[in-house]
Amino acid sequence: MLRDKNLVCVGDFERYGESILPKNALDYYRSGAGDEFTLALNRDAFRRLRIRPRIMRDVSCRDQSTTVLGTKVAMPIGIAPTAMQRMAHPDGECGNARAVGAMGGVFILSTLSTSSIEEVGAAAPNTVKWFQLYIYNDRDVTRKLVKRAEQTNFRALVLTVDAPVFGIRIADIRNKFTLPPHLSLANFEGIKATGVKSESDSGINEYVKKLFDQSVTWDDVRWLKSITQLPLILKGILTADDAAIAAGLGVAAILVSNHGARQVDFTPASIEVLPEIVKAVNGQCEVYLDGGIRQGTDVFKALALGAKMVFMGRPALWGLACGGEDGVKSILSIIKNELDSVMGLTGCATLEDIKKEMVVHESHYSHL
Ligand SMILES: Cc1cc2nc3c(=O)[nH]c(=O)nc-3n(C[C@H](O)[C@H](O)[C@H](O)COP(=O)(O)O)c2cc1C
Ligand SMILES: CCCCCCC(=O)C(=O)O
Repeated sequence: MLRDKNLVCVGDFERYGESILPKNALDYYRSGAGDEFTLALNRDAFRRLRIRPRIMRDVSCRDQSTTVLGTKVAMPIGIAPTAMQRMAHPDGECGNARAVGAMGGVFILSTLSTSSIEEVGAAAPNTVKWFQLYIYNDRDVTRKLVKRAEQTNFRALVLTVDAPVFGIRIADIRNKFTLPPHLSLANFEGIKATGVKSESDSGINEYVKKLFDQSVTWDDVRWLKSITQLPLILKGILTADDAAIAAGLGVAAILVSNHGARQVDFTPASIEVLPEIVKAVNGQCEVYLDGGIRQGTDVFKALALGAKMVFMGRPALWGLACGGEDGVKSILSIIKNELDSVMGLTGCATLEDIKKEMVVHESHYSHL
């Protein structure tokens, strides 16, 4: 039972999850690229931000609800797409989607899931679901995924734009990462190879090299927009220049992300680039953030700096590992409760009350 384990913060789930997951899965979930400098920075950058509370405001009724792409959600927190979730627990993507639906957030399903679009659609019909896409060499593969997501009531597409090739994740290479044989990439039954097997390198890199299109450009964003009516979100933008191009192409939203520090080591933390991106898009589209969100104060900081919504990747995997669907629900209610606490203690009854000037970099106080 989860309750017996006394897991009361995301860090507790992470430590317990790490103690029980098999090495191949744990290393895959945990790792960042290269030296993992950016992996640590994704957390450190949040620690360098200070919160300036306001006092004596009526906070007796607090509300975390907001809208994303015109849909009302109960909290500004969602689950980022992570591949192969059934390595963590048999509930996998279906349990994860149900958990976030029960908490009133958004679930993003990875293309490389171990439960199919249709299985997740049936398991979590009431959850607000978005579908994450990679662009395959064979555009028909991508087109068919889009049509299946449309038919299964997914409400938006999230195109991952930071992965024409994959980052070097040292542990996966050492482990020769392989998807356990009882699992498969469920969206590809009967279409493409569904296993992820290592011949010599990490099985992930071998899969990606073989099947993903390395020649993708902004034309592919135009192409995607031409084949679907679903709103398009670009995930993985880290510069104002690219954000301006994306906004100019009419995307619905940008998800500021360094892919959980798994692609290029020494990129900035996503929270560090958020302000320049918010400024560059100047209200033309919504802006979200993922990377290093582990507590309610992180959510507060990201919202203050202009994100409309935040997403978590690894914490949901730790939640799954520790207790399946219930574990993810626990993680989400912990973060939601922490956000409620910081809102109450900073004079913010609603998300609109969380203002930019309430969060400053530590250097603001360096004259002391
Ligand atoms: C194990 C794992 C698998 C991931 N798989 C995908 C994926 O399939 N598609 C994608 O766009 N991003 C993927 N990501 C990146 C996440 O969507 C997200 O950007 C990142 O996990 C956020 O950082 P966090 O883990 O610190 O919350 C993955 C991340 C992890 C840790
Ligand atoms: C099946 C091989 C590719 C999985 C890649 C998922 C991903 O984006 C990641 O960061 O890992």
